[in-house]
Amino acid sequence: MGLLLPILLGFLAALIGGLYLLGVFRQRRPGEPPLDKGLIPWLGHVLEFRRNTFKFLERMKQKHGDVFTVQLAGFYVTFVQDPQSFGAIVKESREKLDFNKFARHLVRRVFGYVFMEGDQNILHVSSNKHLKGDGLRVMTQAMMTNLQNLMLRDIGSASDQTTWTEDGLFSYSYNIVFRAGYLSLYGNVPHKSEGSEEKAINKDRAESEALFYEFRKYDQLFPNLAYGVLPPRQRLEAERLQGFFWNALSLQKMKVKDNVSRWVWDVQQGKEEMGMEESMINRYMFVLLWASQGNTGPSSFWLLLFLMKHPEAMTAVKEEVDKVVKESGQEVTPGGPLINLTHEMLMKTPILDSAVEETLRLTAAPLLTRAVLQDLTLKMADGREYLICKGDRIAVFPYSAVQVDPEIHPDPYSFKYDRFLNPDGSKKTDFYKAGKKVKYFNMPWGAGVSMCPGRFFATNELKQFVFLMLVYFEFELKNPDEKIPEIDFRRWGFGTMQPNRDVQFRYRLRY
Ligand code: HEM
Repeated sequence: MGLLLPILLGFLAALIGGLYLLGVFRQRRPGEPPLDKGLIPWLGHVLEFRRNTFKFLERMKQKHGDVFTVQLAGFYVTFVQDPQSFGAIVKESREKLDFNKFARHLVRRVFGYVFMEGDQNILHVSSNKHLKGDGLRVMTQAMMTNLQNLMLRDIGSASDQTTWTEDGLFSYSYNIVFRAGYLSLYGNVPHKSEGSEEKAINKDRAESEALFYEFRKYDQLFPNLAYGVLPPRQRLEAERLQGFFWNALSLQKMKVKDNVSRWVWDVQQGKEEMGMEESMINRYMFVLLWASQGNTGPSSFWLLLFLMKHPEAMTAVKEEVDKVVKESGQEVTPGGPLINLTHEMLMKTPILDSAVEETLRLTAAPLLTRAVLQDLTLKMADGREYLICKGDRIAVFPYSAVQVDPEIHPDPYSFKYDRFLNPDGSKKTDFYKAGKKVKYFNMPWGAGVSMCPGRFFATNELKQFVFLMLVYFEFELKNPDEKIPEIDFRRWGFGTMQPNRDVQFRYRLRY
């Protein structure tokens, strides 16, 4: 008996400690948002959340209103789904709400990259220099050259140009935009080493094709990898793919390339100067490839598909594109020089801009998450206040909170190419909810500290791709009556959504 009591007490203490860790005792305290822990200890709602984030959050919103805390795999996450209150989160000081802590955790798990103190700053400095202003012009020019090399290489050749080529629209768009984007950022095979420009371009084409093939495999594993639920065999495959990319994008490989973008170059150099190991820098190159190439391809697919399914939108965009080419004094002629589509020309397309913004409204669905570093009071726009605990997380899912809110965007699931245009043709930025102007009316790029630094380049890439398709190709859906596919629900929260099936189309050169 003498021994039994301490063992029993020890067991009880361990049990209570365990249950505490599983979150069993956490209760909503006065002033806190409604708490919904779900039925399964520790896991909480994570299975339903993962199955369909959008549907789950809509259910919670109906049950609790626009602010609620849910338990997700051991974390307590407070969702704020009132767009008028986003400013309070976006502008909260970094001492209280931290993006990096959450991002580092994810990047480490998914890409094996371990951050060093201060290294996020390198990305910010390089992005400010090279993904905006003059740097953006240089990048846009590189993208143009690479798109033309991939899309129009056979132009003017003797091959039968009237033959239609059939392909999946998703495969085609993702393939072209990924490869051109990759070559623009990570450089080309030097002409010198290959003996001729033609041979170097062919090598770029073959290498980028192989890279895309592997990238798509990783892309498909990504949602489960990010949630940490890959079965062992797929985990091994993910590790193999990581190794492939660390090697393909390594510093050593990059050093013998031409035209490596200053954006990538400065990040590499900054990290080398910090004393980071080469193998870790190589890993980061894969992080950047992922961030820069994972969304633009799928977005270009949706944009083309929406245009093809909405003839009035296609006509308006085509007229605008033709006008811009004409005003630049260039002409597309059979066998003639390729048009030089400059950054300046891309700045004169308000209709295409609106179509791009509308496409992203319907298909970009990031989940924006911040770690709560100190207890804080969340002040909502309507005066409500909520206490949020240190150690929890705050999240915003703009897709459901704003992008498909029928009050802000009437008939929200329809594609309206001119939704972001004023009657006078200028960019529309006035959107309202309950009579009040909404500042964050579309958030495909996120907001605040973690807002996508590549957004200007990404927009140009999408526009360049559509421009070239419209100027140089005839294209049509194989089955014009085919419905727009559903989105793949497993990817909510990871950026641009992908379709759950491809759509067949055919294309051929106009000239
Ligand atoms: C349609 C295309 C794109 C979409 C929808 C998109 C969207 C986003 C979003 C929502 C985030 C923030 C994620 C968060 O807050 O957790 C982000 C981050 C990022 N994006 Fe993009 N992006 C696109 C294209 C690009 C391109 C082309 C580049 C680079 C050339 C790029 C580079 C990055 C980087 C480096 C980050 C991480 C920023 C940081 O850690 O501070 N993105 N993107």
